[in-house]
Amino acid sequence: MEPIDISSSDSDLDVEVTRESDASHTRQSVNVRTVPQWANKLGTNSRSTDDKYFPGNGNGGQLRTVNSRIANASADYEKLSSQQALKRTLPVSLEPYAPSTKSNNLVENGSSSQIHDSYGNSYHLAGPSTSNDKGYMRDYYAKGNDDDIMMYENSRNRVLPPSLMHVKSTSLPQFGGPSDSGYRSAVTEERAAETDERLVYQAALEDLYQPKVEAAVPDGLLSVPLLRHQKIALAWMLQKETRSLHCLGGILADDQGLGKTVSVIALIQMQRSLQLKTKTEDTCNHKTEALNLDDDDDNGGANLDSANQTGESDDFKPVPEVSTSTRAFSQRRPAAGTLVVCPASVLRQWARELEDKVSDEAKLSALVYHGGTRTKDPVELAKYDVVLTTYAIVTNEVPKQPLVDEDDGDGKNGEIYGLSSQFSTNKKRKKISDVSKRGKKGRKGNGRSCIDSGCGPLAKVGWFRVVLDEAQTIKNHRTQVARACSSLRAKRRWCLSGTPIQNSIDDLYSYFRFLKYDPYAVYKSFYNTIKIPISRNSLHGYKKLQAVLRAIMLRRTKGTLIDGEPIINLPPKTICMAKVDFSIEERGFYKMLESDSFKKFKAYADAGTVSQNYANILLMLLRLRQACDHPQLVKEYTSDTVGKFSVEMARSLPRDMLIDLLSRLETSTAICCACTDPPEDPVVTMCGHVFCYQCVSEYMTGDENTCPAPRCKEQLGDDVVFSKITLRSSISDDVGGSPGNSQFTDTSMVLQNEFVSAKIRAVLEILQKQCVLNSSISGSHGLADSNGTSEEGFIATTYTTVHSKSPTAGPIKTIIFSQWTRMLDLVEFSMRQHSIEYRRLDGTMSLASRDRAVKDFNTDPEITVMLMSLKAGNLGLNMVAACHVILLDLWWNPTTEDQAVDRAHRIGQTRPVTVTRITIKDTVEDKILRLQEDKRKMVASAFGEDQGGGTASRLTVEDLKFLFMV
Ligand SMILES: Nc1ncnc2c1ncn2[C@@H]1O[C@H](COP(=O)(O)OP(=O)(O)OP(=O)(O)O)[C@@H](O)[C@H]1O
Repeated sequence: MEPIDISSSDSDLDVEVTRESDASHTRQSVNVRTVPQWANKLGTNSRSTDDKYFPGNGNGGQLRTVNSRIANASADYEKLSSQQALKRTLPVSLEPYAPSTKSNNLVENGSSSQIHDSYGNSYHLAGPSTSNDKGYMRDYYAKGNDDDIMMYENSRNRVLPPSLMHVKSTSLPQFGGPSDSGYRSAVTEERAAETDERLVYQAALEDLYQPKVEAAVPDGLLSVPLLRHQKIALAWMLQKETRSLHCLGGILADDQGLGKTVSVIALIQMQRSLQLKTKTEDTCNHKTEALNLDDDDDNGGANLDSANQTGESDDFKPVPEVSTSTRAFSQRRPAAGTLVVCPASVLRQWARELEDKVSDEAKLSALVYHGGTRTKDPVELAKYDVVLTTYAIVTNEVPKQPLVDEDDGDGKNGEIYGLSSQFSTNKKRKKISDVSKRGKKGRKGNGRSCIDSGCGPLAKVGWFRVVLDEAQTIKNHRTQVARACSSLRAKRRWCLSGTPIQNSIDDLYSYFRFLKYDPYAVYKSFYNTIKIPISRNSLHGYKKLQAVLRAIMLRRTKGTLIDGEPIINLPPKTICMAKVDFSIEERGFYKMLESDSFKKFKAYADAGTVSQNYANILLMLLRLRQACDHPQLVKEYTSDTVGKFSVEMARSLPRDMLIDLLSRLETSTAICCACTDPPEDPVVTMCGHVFCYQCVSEYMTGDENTCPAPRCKEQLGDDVVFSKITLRSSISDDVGGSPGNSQFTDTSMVLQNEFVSAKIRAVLEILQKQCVLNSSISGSHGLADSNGTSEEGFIATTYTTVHSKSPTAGPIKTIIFSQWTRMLDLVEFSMRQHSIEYRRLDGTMSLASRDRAVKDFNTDPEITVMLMSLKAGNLGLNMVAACHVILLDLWWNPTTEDQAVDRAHRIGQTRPVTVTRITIKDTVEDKILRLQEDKRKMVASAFGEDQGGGTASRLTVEDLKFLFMV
C-alpha cells in the first residue's frame, strides 16, 4: 500500500465542526467578566472474562473451531505479533476444545454438533442447523459454490488463510541495521497494523460463527423481560467486554427505538451481579482478573491511548467490580462505575429508564452529573454504579488529546454538506506526523497536567465502563467533544447509535479512535486499510469495511429477521413524499433569489474562486432552503432574542470591541461554530465566535459552560452572547436598532409573518384532516380558523397522505420538525390562529421546560401537536403518543431525519406511523433529496444492508480471506 503523507493535510475551514445537542439552563445573573485578550488587539482577527461466563458449548466451541487452528500455528503467529498484540490476553478459545458446562446465564439457540478438524481437535458447533441444513450444506459444497451461504454455516469446512497459519517472510523483523531507524519504525508500524488486522479477521470470524447466542438475565435484576434481540445484544456485549481481541467494548448500532438503553442497563446489571457473585465465590480469582483488566486498559490503544495522554498509568489501578460495595480505589485516581454520556435532552430519560427498568431489589445507584451545583469531588463520583452526564460537560472537564491524526484532505465540510471536496478551503491544520512519538511524549506531560491542573472530576476517575449514547455526536474526530470523549479513562467503551455513519466513512474513524480499535484507531491505518480499498474497488472495499465493523459492531434494523421472524412487531411506518407547489407569489420570490444565487455562483466560477467562497455559497444555499419553507425566513431578524443581560453587558463594553464583534457577525463568511451551517438568528460570543442562537443555547448549561469553538474555553452565559441588534443599538445608542437586510425588507406580502406559505398551508391541511378524525373520536368539532368558522380554501396540493386509521388509542398526534426556530415561530402563529393545542421544544429552552413539553404532549389528549426543532429534538426522546410525523425541511444527511422520525416509531408504538416529508417542487430541495439518496446508498454499502435496512449481502469466509489476507 502506498504511504500517505499525513503532514500534507488539506482539510477545510479552521472551524471545528461540532454538533452538540446539549441543552441549556441559562443563567440569570450577570457575571463580572474580563474582556478577552483578542479584544485588546483589535484588528488582528485572532480566534482566539470472563471466559467463565462464556463456557457455552455452542459458542465457545465455535470459536475454538477457528482459534485452535491458530493455536497449531501459534508459535509462528506469536512470533509475528507486535508487542502490542502480545500484551493482549488470549481467549480461552485458543485452547483445544474440552466439553464444558453451559453457563446458567446463557441461553443458546439452535442445535449444536461436534466436528473434528484437520488437526485432530474436536469442536462443538452451534447454530440453527437442522438435518435439512446439513443436507443443503453438503449439496452446496458438492457444487463448489459457497458464496451465498451464510458464513457460520459453510465455514466449518474451510481452512484458515495461509497468513494465519504461517509467518509471512515480509512480516519478520528485517531491519537494515541500527542506523535504519526510520525504516525500522515504518516496518514496525506496518507489522503492528498487519497483526492487528489479523485479530480483526479472527473477531470477524468469531462473530460470524455465533449469530444467535442469547444471554438470560437472572430473575430479580430487571423489572421488564428483555426482548429476544436484546438478549442477543446482551450476550454479544458481555462477550465483547470480556473476550475481545482488540478493544473491550464496541458499537451497538441497532435502529432507533429498538431498546439500546435497556440492553445497556441489562449489561450493567449482569456484570455487576456476575462480579459480585464471583467475588463471593473466589477472591483469589478476582485478583488475577484485576490484573488482566489493568493490562487491557493500557493495551487498548497502544498508539493513541488516551490514558497515556491524560493521566499517568501508574495512577490508574481500577478493579473489575462495578459494585460500589466492592470497588477499590487507587491512591490518586478513584475507580468508578459506568459513565453514560448523552445529549442533555435525554439525560432525564436515561435516569427514568434506570429507575423504571431495574427491579426494586437490585436498584443501581445513579447520579445525574449535571448543572452548576454538581459535585467537584471525584471520590463522590466513584460511589455510584452509574453516572449520567452530557457531552458538553465531558468536553469541559476532560483534557483533549492533541489532534494527532491528519485527514487526507478530502474536505470535511464538503462532506458534511454533500458538496465536493473542491469546496475545501482550510489549509490550517496542525501537522504532527509521528503519532507514536507523540503518544509517548503525551504520557507524562498531559498526565501530570490532568492530575494537577484542575481538570474536572470526570477526568480524575478511572471508569469501569464509558457508554456514549447517541455516539454520532463524536462523529467528527477533530471536534473537542470527540477528543474529550477519547481521553476518558475506561476499561470498556461503548458507542450507542442508530445512525453511526451520517456523512461519510470518516465518521467511523472517530468511534474507532474512542474504542481504541487497532489498527484503525490511527488515521493513517484507517486511511490505508479502509478508505483506500473503497476508493480502488468500492465493492470489495465496502465488504472489507463490513468485516472490520462486524468485529466490533452489532446492528439490527427494524427490518431484521431472527429465524424468519421480525425482530420486533412494530406497526408499519409509511413515508409519504408530499411535493407541494409554491403559490404564485412565493414562486416569484424564489425565482428572484435563485437567479441572484446562480449569478453569484457563476461569477465565482468564472473567477476561479468557488472554493474561497465556500461560506458564501453555503449562505446562498441556506437562503434557498429557507425560502422553500417561508420567504419570511430569508429576511434578517428584526427582533432581539438574547435578552437584557446581554444588552446590559454590551453597553458596558468599549465601542471598538462592539464594532469588532459586529463585524464578525456581519461577515458573509460567518458559519455557526456548532452546526456549521450559516447561522440562523446569528449571535456572537464575547470571545468572538459566531453561532446560531439555538446552537449556542445548547451549550449554556450552567456556570461551567464553555465556548465549543476550537481552542476556546471562554465561559458562556446570557450576558456574553450578542445579537446584531444588541450590538448595533449599543454602538449607535439607537435602542430600536437598525433595519435588517435591505435586500429583503420590501413590503411584499410574502415577507409578512401573517403570510401562510405553501408548506404551512400543507401542514394545516393535514392537521385539519386529523382534526376531523379526532373529533369523530371525541365528538368535538373540526379545525376552526381564527374566526371560529370551519377552515376552507387551502390551495389544493398534489400529494396524498396515508393517515393512520386506528383511533382506538386516543387522538392522532403529530410531531412537526423544522431545523429553523423561526419556521417553528411561523407554524406556531398558524396553530394559534386555528386554536390548535400544541407544545414546542427547541434548543433555547431549559431542560426542565423541554421535559415538561414532552410530558404534556405524551399525556394530555388535548395537545395534539408538538413543534420540534430538528437540532434539539431528534435524539433519544420517546414520543410514542404521536403516530404522525411531519418533516418541514430537509437536512443534509437523511439519518438526522430518520432519528427524528423514530421518536414516534419505536417500542411502545401501537399504531401505524405516517411520516410526511413536505418538499417544494422544482427547487433546491429536489437536489438535496438526491444527495440524501447518495448518502443512504453509502451507509447501506458500509453496513451491507439493502435500502430497506435488511441485509443485502453477507460476508463469506472467502470474502474475509480475500479482504484481510493481502
Ligand atoms: N424489554 C423492554 N421492555 C419494555 N420496554 C422496553 C424494552 N426495551 C425497550 N423498551 C422501551 O422502548 C422504548 C425505546 O427504547 P430505547 O430508548 O432504549 O431505544 P434506543 O434504541 O435507545 O433508541 P434511540 O436510538 O432513539 O435512543 C423505550 O420507551 C423503552 O423503555
